Amino acid sequence: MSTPEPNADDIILSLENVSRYFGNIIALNDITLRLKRGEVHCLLGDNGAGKSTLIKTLAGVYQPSKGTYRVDGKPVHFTSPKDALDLGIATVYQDLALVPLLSVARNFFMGREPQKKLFGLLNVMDLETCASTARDKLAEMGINVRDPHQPIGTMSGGERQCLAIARAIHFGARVLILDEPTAALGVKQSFNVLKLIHKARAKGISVIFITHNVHHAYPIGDSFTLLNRGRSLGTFTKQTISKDEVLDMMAGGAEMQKMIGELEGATI
Ligand SMILES: Nc1ncnc2c1ncn2[C@@H]1O[C@H](COP(=O)(O)OP(=O)(O)OP(=O)(O)O)[C@@H](O)[C@H]1O
Repeated sequence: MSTPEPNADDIILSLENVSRYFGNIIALNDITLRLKRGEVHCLLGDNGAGKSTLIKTLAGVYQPSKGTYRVDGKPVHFTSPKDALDLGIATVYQDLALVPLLSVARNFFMGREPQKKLFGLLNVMDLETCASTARDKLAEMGINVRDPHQPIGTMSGGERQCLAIARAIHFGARVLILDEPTAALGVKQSFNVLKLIHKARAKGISVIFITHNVHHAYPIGDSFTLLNRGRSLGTFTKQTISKDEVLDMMAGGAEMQKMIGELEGATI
């Protein structure tokens, strides 16, 4: 049922037999993951499966204890998230790295605001360019902001998630790693985030979408890697696995059936 080997040139980023240890704890055990150019690759796993460790390894926060991390076919040894960003690998974490009291426009640029000269002498932030660029770039991604000067705290959770993704794309992401982007959202807002992922893929951006929600992953995903207790249960393309099979693997399949059987037989 596992997917055939993809062509090496089609792979933008890969982990080959990567393990990550924390003392005696094996957070990742011999993981192989290959992200194809322009695909949405869903990484699914329950609590403690190793998703955060994997994201942080891809993002340059952690180094693999074993194995090889490759970008564009070449081995990389990131020592910080900046190294990953320099190669266009951007991670949007659940906290989104937004400042609630700053405006939508300032949050969009966040330290990279364009400058202008005041009285031909002093360098100051060009807030009007910030506002118009933020409004235009967000509109391109289907997010309409009434007033880019409004504090970001006035936006909904889904809008803020979309802003963080649009910002990463504007600043040159080739690979977007999205850490549970729909976890805290309702149905409509999750749908908007999924639409944005679809738009990112249409722009040629490769996406790793981390989630434990198969219902969100399956409609948007091209391929799926399932993590369980630090191990990969395999990578499957949409053509090779059904949504029910993914759900079954996530739920632990036989393991879950055994627990249900025990519960049904228990006297409480
Ligand atoms: N810095 C660390 N030091 C020690 N153990 C760690 C560290 N980070 C993660 N672990 C352990 O590695 C395993 C995988 O954790 P990880 O946070 O990557 O899983 P996860 O899939 O993101 O879980 P969750 O969905 O609950 O956040 C867990 O057993 C965890 O306790």
